[in-house]
Amino acid sequence: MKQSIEPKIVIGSDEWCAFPSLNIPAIKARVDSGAKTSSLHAINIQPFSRNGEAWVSFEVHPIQDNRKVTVHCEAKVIDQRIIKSSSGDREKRLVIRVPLAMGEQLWDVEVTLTNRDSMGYRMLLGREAMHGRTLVDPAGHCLLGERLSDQLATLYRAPEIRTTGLKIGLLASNPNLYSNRRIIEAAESRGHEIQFFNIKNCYMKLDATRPEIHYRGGLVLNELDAVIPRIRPSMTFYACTLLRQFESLGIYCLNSSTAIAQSRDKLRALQLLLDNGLDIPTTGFANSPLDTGDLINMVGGAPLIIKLLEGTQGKGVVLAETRKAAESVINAFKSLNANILVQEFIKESSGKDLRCFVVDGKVVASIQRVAAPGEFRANIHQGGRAELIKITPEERRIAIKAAKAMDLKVAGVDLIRSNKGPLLLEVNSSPGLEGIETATNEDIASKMIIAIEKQLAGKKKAETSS
Ligand SMILES: Nc1ncnc2c1ncn2[C@@H]1O[C@H](COP(=O)(O)OP(=O)(O)OP(=O)(O)O)[C@@H](O)[C@H]1O
Ligand SMILES: [Mg+2]
Ligand SMILES: [Mg+2]
Repeated sequence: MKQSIEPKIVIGSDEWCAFPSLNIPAIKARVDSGAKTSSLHAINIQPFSRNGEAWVSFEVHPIQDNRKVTVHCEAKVIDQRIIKSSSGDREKRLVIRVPLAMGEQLWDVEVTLTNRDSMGYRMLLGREAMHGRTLVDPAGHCLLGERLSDQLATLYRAPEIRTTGLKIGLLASNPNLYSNRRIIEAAESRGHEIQFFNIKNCYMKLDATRPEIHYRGGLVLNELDAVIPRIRPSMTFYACTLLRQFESLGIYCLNSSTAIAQSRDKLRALQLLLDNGLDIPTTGFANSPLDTGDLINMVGGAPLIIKLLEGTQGKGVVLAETRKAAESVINAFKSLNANILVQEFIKESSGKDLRCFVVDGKVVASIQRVAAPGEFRANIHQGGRAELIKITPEERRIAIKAAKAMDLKVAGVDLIRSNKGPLLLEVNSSPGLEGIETATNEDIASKMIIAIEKQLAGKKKAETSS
């Protein structure tokens, strides 16, 4: 049998090792020559596809008895195996192949991912991975060296977050809007330089070697660290092109062009939400007025809601109380070539909806909006008022999942409470701050800036370690 040219290292019954490609600088392994395969105790194991290949993302708590330190990992999946654990249970596990560092040596090993967190050791080193590399002295412990708790603390110190000195651009249309004023104030108070740029006055050079973004008057915007897009619906198309240009220059956009484009397309957004297992009121969409009758049946008949796809602030949302009214409204909109969708009317919501403000995967504030008397639309612009509300854990989970489904870092998620449980109405990519900050007293603007700081700190760390 082919032997490694390196001398074999003598290891004890447990040893410190590291997985450099997974950003795990230290993890204590139980050495178990009775086990064939090695395993890593991982949580949130999520398979995904990257460039047509099977990958997996997972989290590891690398330190025993410590759930605070979490490392996010990604690796290519090389196999799936049925593994019989020491308790005799059979479990299907994903297998990855990654470099393992022990002592002075580094070699590739196959590791299965499992979430048996009850185990004391976060890793099991099996004989396949040890083959030709190690000799085991069962009486020994950490023969390659101990890791003291302060060493571990240094290795796993939270990435240093840059809190000052970023150059941020606010891409919007009106610097005097409450939301924009608050974002500028929050960025400045956290020590950043922020400048307002009117989207209309930005223009760009598409060029393979020297792409550029200019501002009217000749200022070049290539040097920004991040931009915050706040886009009114009429500017969506131009603004998304502009954001793509920022993205290709490597400038971080708090809400990407793709995320904004897909959330602005109401039907696409609803389809994406459904694809991600989220519930919406039953919705119909048709091209021809000839199908109006059946379209109405599809959503359960009158009363029903008709929405203009381009509407916002509740302006294009109509309640048709009878079938006749629904037919006339649908056909009238159609004759004007307006794009509409029809939707089951959730009567039991009684003119109320929930707005959950999500930043970086967390609901940072939520309010209930209550429609004015005699009105079914809860929009503030339609006379609705904001009330404080405690959302349920399920609603919180749905709001976070919806923002994630749309890939939005910042999202205003609108939910409605129905007899079937919470339903999603829409996910807004430039949600307003005024109503919700005033009602809840939360500093949402600062949370948006912190999301940028975290993102750029993470990126900086990745750059220095690669
Ligand atoms: N299917 C429905 N059943 C009952 N009420 C509804 C339904 N759809 C919408 N509404 C009410 O109408 C309001 C406006 O609808 P929606 O949020 O879809 O439109 P919008 O014009 O995009 O508003 P926004 O300004 O939030 O973007 C909702 O906040 C809700 O109160
Ligand atoms: Mg909307
Ligand atoms: Mg809405």
